[in-house]
Amino acid sequence: MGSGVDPSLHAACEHARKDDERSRRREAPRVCTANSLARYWADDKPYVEDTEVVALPSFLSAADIEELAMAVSLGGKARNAGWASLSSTLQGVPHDVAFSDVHVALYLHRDGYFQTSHRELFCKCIAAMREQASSLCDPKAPLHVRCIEFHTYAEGGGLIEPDHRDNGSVLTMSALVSNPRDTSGGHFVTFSFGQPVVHELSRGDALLFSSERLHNVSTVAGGQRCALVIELWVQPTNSRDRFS
Ligand SMILES: O=C(O)CCC(=O)C(=O)O
Ligand SMILES: [Fe+2]
Repeated sequence: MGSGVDPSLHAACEHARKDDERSRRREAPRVCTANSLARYWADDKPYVEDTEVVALPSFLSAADIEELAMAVSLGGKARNAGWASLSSTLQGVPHDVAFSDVHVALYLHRDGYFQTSHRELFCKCIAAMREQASSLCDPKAPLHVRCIEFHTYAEGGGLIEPDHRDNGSVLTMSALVSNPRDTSGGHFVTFSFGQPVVHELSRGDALLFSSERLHNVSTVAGGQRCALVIELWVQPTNSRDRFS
């Protein structure tokens, strides 16, 4: 594991290193289909871990971030997954799903809310994803919204499981909404040749990547981390969660 990587990512880093070795020896599948969620070999596609992670610095403006906060508080008003042991710091955060006591997400695409009520910001996000992704997928491929999620991680939260990929999606964008000065830990991590790459993001910065690339979020050690996450896929637009 490279220096400076949170120890909570030890297992994920070990997995990434071994997976990279096996993949380069062609002993492990290198590509996922976008349709069946199955992973398979494909000689005509680049190895997904060698594809670019596109940085979009200052992608969200201060006004965009204010608008997002409104979308969460008004659009997600009173939504709560009913997770009994949810951390008290997340009790007032609108959410549809709790991944743990300290990590929740709100589906902003539910019933097309974000697409209709925040159309300009939605179009800005999708246009950037399509325009900046020419190295990641066919620019003309018809892609639809799989999910538009607002994630909140409280202290102790993270996305540390080994082999985390957004299987089934084509493009993922993660934009940092919280101010990293108010958060300790909670770094977005990808892997290059099996080694962790810690992305030092400022508020409003976004990353765009092939959804099937390995990625993690190191454990938040203090404060909260908030991020807007958008996934596009070839299947029809979802209007409920990640799967429907
Ligand atoms: O919080 C993030 O930036 C990424 C979240 C993520 O990768 C996921 O929910 O699949
Ligand atoms: Fe993910």
